[in-house]
Amino acid sequence: MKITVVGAGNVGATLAQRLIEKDFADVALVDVVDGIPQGKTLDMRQSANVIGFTHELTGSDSYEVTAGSDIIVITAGIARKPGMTRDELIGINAKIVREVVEKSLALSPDAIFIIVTNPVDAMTYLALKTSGLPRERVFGLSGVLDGGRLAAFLAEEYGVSAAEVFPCVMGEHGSNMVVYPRFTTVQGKPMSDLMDKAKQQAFIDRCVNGGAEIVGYLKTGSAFYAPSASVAYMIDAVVNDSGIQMNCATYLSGEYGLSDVVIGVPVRLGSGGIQKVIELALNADEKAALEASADAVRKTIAALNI
Ligand SMILES: NC(=O)c1ccc[n+]([C@@H]2O[C@H](COP(=O)([O-])OP(=O)(O)OC[C@H]3O[C@@H](n4cnc5c(N)ncnc54)[C@H](O)[C@@H]3O)[C@@H](O)[C@H]2O)c1
Ligand SMILES: O=C(O)C[C@H](O)C(=O)O
Repeated sequence: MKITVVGAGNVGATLAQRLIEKDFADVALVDVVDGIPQGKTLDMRQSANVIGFTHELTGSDSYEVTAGSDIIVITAGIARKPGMTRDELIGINAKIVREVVEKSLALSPDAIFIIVTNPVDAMTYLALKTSGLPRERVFGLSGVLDGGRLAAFLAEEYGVSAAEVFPCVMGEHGSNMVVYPRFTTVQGKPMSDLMDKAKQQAFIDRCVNGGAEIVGYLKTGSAFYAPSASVAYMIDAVVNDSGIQMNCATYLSGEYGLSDVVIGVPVRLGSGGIQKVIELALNADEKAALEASADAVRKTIAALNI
């Protein structure tokens, strides 16, 4: 098993560290800036004796080291700064994602692609169209991270473990993301039964602004610890064929009445990538919210002119 991470910045390098420490695959880390992937992987390799990993970890500015990868994660691109939306990154990041897909697919024709670069729903759509791969093999990071944030906030509020919260955040990974209180549970109780509408809305607002809250603190970039942990969790499901249900940026072909758009929905992840898109029984208001979110992503996708 071989996993390539393209982009050796905050998310990419932290992800490479998480993956090599799992010791279930060789890892290649690639960046356009010569020296950074080499230096970071050399540094990580020098922890092998104390961490105990045995797989190969390689860093390079050349795609040769990625050949024959089973999974390719794209984190290459720019991150937003305070006051910016993710959509403002599209001009620069679309060029980068297109180039990365073409170069890496040429050397790893059987790979599964996991897209992280923002705006992630449109970038996943772009990667899918550029690669011509089936949707099972091209999906993006969204709901695992957004749900992780909601779980953290609810766990803190109710004094429970975050593992006892099952969050449900779908739609765009952006200001139109949709939090579903009826499908989010804390120790088995739906969030919609635990609190009144005003309190629900406060949690929803904090979740929707979760990325911006971190950007506001960091000033020079965006979140990377929870994002890299979320991608590692997605990869774990694929590598170990766990079939775990999680929300990912996924191309829809009629599910939820939506087609030819990428938004976050629950999927079963396992070997081969997306094994099933899961359709929750949404009520009319919940469905309308998802449709509005998909419409917002369609506008971003239209800017790609593909
Ligand atoms: N989908 C999500 O939930 C999510 C979460 C966190 C970050 N992100 C996004 O992931 C991206 C990366 O975030 P980061 O914090 O790691 O940024 P970063 O600036 O720390 O790292 C980005 C890296 O990409 C590299 N790069 C740029 N162009 C490249 C190219 N053509 N080929 C290879 N490498 C290239 C840069 O040199 C840099 O090292 C951003 O777009 C960010 O918005 C998305
Ligand atoms: O907020 C960002 O721009 C990065 C990422 O999408 C996040 O949600 O942390």
